[in-house]
Amino acid sequence: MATPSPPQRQQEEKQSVSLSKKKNQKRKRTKHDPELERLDSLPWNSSLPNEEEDDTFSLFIGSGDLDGGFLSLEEIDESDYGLDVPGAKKKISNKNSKLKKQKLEEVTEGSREDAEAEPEPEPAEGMAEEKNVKAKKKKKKSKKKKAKAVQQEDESATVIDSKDDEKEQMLYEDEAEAYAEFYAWNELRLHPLLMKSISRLGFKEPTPIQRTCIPAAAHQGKDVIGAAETGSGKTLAFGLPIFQRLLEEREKAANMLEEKGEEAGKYAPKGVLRALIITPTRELTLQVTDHLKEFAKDINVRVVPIVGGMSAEKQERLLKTRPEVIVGTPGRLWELMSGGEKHLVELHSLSFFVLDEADRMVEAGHFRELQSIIEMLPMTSGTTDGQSQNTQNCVTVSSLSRKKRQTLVFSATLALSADFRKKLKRGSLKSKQSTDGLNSIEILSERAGMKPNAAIVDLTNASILAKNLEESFIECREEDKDAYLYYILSIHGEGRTIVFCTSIAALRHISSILRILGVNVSTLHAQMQQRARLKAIDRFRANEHGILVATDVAARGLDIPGVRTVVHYQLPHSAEVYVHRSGRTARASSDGCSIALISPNDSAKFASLCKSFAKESIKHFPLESSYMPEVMKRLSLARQIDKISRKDSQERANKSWLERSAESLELVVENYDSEEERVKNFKQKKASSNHLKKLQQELNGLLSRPLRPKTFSHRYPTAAGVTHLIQHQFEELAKQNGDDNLVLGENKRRKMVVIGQDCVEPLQALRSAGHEVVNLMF
Ligand SMILES: Nc1ncnc2c1ncn2[C@@H]1O[C@H](COP(=O)(O)OP(=O)(O)OP(=O)(O)O)[C@@H](O)[C@H]1O
Repeated sequence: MATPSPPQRQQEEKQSVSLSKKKNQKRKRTKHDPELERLDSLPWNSSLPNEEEDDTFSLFIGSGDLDGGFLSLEEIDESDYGLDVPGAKKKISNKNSKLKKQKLEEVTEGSREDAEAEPEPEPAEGMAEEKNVKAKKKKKKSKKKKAKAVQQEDESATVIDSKDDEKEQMLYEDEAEAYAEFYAWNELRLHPLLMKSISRLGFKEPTPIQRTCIPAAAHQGKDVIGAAETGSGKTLAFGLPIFQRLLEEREKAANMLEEKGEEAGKYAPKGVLRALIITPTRELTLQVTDHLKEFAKDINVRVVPIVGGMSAEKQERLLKTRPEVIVGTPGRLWELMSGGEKHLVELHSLSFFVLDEADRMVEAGHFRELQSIIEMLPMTSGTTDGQSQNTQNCVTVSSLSRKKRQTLVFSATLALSADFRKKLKRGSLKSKQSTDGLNSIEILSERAGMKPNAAIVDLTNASILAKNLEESFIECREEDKDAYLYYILSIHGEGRTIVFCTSIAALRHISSILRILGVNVSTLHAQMQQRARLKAIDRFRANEHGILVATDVAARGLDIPGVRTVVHYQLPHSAEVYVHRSGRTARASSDGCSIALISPNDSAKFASLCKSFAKESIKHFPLESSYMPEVMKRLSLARQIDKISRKDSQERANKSWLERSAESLELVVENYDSEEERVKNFKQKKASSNHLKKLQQELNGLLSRPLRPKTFSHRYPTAAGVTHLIQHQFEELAKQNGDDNLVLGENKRRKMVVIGQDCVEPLQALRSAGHEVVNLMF
């Protein structure tokens, strides 16, 4: 290789210095590239649980070096989502000005580079001098030109900058103002897309159970047992951590693909089941699905319900979409899983196993199926070998992916033994065969792989009942319950009301009586077809003063806004069910009231119920007895009509049964009645039909008039015969209007709010006239 001559070497050295300078400058610039800085910061943050257990979480499927961490929110640029989240604009603005600054630096550096550039080879002396002068002039000129350009660009950049900054500042302020309302969510560090849904739904702040459970489940990767009153937002307490994790994984996958060209599916597997949520009833499954879909639609996550009563084709169609999140009831889920349904047995990527309304789940009828489902889950590191018995259909899993599953168990009522954590650690619950009440929540949790470091969040208060719920009762004879129910619904029929019965027979009886009395009710019980059940709920939901007569199938989780009153027509079998029934009202931040109809047979049970909720007193629901004669009259007619109609329909049913049976046996049913008997039957029927018509006419006559005490003047309610409730209302109204005459009923044209004419909802009546009963002694 030829050795370069000294001037040549000098030139090469200079060139190499210049090149390395350029490289350095370039490196320097890239080092400050915010995008690269963001990528550089990708290694996992240390916000992970650092518990003594060696089963630290591995949150993403794939290589161990990446397991065990979360992307922190700071690494997510909201602008990537076209989101306007406070703080995001500032970031963008900084990013823009950085880029501008960099551009300017490049220009300045370019001129500096030019200045330092290699001198041209030296020409002959005379000419050289002339050329030198010319070159110097040219250089000076170009320097000046460049400096001017820089200055101009500088100036225009500053103008643009200041204009942009002003604009951005204004935008930012607007947005900050718009989002200021949702400030309380900031501490939960939720993904911007989730914040978008939260703001769309108008949820100003997280509920206490959300505030406590979301950090544990979403940021610390912990298992959670959560208990809080009915209507306290438990669905999102487990739903948001699921979505948060799926979004973080996507971020991670996108970044790794960009950074290392690694396969995205490794970090955010697609088309596999990531969260399995189990609820006790079909309605609840559909409701939870709908609630979660409100969030899922913004982040392109598929949430699908799996419930009994759904057609096989629809089920298949839904599962074919390979949803990431499935919400289902134990019965149908187990049916499909045991049948080897592909999407449901590929559980190796399952990241969340959720039991909603866990206390109900452990009741008879669900426990065995649920246990079978749990046994099918891949083990987590918290469980020991040999436990999984039903895994023959389950895809083999790596120990890494086993570790990552989180178990979330939620309930409105919860009683864990004091040493539950210890039991989990020892694994001593595994061998227990128990279906007895609440303690089997512990057994299920343990079997589902709950880890000993689980966060246990029990926000139930001593009485467990929702804090905005006002409870009351009416003492009456068993046979008068219908009358009092009718009284409540017709005198106070404001807002939605759910009437709970323990038996389907009672439900049928009261719904029939109420319909005869012209009260439009929907019914819901377990023997109804799925379609009819959903229709009933839809009808109830659609009517702001709707009445739903239901058995305890509707006691749990049903979340229908505007339920103002719950009536316990019959008392439930357990205190838990009472809590859940009453919890259909006074949900989220609303209030509501419950009214229990207590017959002498119910009194001991009711007293012990109150005792178990640590209730020192409970209110008598205020009644205006002057309404009762009219109520009783109507009810008596309705009962007679009901009796005749039932007899008729029973006869028709029997007859058609006889005909059907004969038909199936290819027999001809002959009528052996004598002519005399046939005439007698005919006459009886005719008389019964006439009687029915008469009763109906009489009832219609009564129903066409407003239900009010006789002492009331139809047009002008006066102090005569006015209840203290109405009297109180008059006084309040008069105070508001500053018109004392109103109290005396002299100002006759003014609109008045009068019970029985303009309905007063039960809660209002209870607050203004209900009186406390201390030490319940029936
Ligand atoms: N942070 C929030 N702010 C306001 N409303 C909320 C919030 N979170 C949830 N909600 C609303 O509160 C209602 C009750 O929520 P959810 O059904 O999750 O309660 P729950 O605790 O599961 O009740 P239950 O124990 O009866 O099933 C829902 O309508 C839901 O949309």
